[in-house]
Amino acid sequence: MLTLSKHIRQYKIDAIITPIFVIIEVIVEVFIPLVMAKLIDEGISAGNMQMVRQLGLLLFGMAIISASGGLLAGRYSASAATGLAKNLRLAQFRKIQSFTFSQIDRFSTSSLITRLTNDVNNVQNAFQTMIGLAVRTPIMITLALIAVFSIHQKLSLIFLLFMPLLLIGMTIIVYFAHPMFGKIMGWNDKLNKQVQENIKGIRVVKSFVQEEQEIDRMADITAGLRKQAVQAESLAAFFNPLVQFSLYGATLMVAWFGAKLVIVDALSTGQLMSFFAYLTQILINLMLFAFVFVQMMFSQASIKRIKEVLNQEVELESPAEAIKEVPHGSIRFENVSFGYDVDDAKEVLHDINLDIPAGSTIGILGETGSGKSSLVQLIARLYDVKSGRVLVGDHDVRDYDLDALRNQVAMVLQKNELFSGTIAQNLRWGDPDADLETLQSASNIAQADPFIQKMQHGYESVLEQGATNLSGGQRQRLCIARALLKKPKILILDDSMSAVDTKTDAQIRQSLIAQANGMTKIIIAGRISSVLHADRIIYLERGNILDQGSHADLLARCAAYQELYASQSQKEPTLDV
Ligand SMILES: Nc1ncnc2c1ncn2[C@@H]1O[C@H](COP(=O)(O)OP(=O)(O)OP(=O)(O)O)[C@@H](O)[C@H]1O
Repeated sequence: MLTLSKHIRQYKIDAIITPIFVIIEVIVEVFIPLVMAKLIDEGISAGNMQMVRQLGLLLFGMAIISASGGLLAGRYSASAATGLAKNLRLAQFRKIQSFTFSQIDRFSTSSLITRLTNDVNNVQNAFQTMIGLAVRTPIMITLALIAVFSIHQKLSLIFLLFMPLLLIGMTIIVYFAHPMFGKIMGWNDKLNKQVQENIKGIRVVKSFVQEEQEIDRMADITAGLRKQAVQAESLAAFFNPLVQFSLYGATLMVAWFGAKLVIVDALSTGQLMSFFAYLTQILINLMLFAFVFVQMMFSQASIKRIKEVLNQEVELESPAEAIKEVPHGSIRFENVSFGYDVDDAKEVLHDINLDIPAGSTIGILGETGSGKSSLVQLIARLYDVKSGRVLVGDHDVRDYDLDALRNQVAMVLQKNELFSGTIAQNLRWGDPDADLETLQSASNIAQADPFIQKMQHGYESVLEQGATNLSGGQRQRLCIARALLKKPKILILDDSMSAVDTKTDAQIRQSLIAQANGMTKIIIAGRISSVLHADRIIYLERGNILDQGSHADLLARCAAYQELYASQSQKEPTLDV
């Protein structure tokens, strides 16, 4: 909890005030049985109505103070705990925004979602308990013990018999149950992953008739989670019988010895009654203490998982004296090698050397898995090279302010993501200040304007989550328009036209050439027709540049290119544009 202290700072007044109200509530509550004993012995038994009235009024006042303390403690503890939860969620979310793709992959999306939701909920509940119940129970138990000792020392020794028994039992349970709660969190991750994957990919699940298999997988995960939870809860369930055995044992003994003391007048009836009242208070508070223990165990596992996110080193950062302006769109790769796992020797790109002048159009071809996407992601510094360097506008990408670099290197990724909202809102990710005319002009280049105009509300049409109400090709065209709105110096289209027909593909390329002068364009494609008129085509093979040159050059000398051309010419006899 100490490590989370900075996230509670904003709500420290609430967090400090809560225990104060708890202490007021407890102190008053502890005195109530003593006043009751006095009322019975000196008021009721002695027939002193004046005393009954006075002490009755006092008891009423005490009850009001105690209840108000409880009420205010509840209000402020809720405010502090929900405040902590809010800050923890925000801090994790902010941290995740700085994650590299590798870090996201390492955690997995579903695990990150669990850490922002379930784990924060656990910590919120535990914190509320910690500043409320965890303060209340030990104070209550201690004060009640002092009270019973002040009434009758020997009789109170009964409590001291049972307390060590309880403490030892609790320690053993916590020792064994603690790792189990960590495992439950792991199962929660699996559960979230299954739900997330299945619901996101429900169309694929249905089209491949995988419903039953998915249900089976879900059943296995829920059964696994249940088994682990039952194991942990079964252990934690020993708490209550342990507490009850100790306290009921103590009650019996107090009744037995207390009755004898009353008979020989060593203890008054009122005192014995207050003894029982304290016994109940101790019983309830010990049980609550057990609950505090279980909740703390749960939160320990969650705190560890939240800390894993918050303590992640920022792997990609802007340097101290960062360059804020990308002067032009030239790109140079100098002896670049790259692999996704920094600790692994396995490389995806090997010793790449490449010189791309500003304003040129470059096509990249190569078999699937040859490293095309990996190559272009280094330009926007989505990953860092393993060795060598990548220069944009004649500066190492590591010398740039990350935002400045990424604002000038617009990437339309293979996996296009659009967000729920209107088409205009989505397009304005590229330029928040763009007016309708600007949106239309970018959409015209991307060949998106015609289909947008046909939609009932045009640019104000609402996209469902994941833009499922658009076709794959329409989504791709919107993503291209969005990237163009950034007016970048470098535009990278990573297989971004795979879902548009060859005619539209050609139209987009034509309008890009006509309107986007000065912008360096890199087009990764599967179809030769998409890169046919590029200034240069780069052919990648297993992380190496196999060859590069114009279409005519490659057709004349590169066997792999010839083969690809031959296979595609059969399917696409007319390669227009
Ligand atoms: N996030 C990742 N983590 C680990 N390995 C990856 C990751 N992305 C890609 N790879 C691996 O890197 C290699 C190159 O992948 P890359 O996506 O760059 O190829 P590509 O030529 O763009 O393929 P495709 O044409 O299928 O998109 C592949 O072996 C792939 O398995």
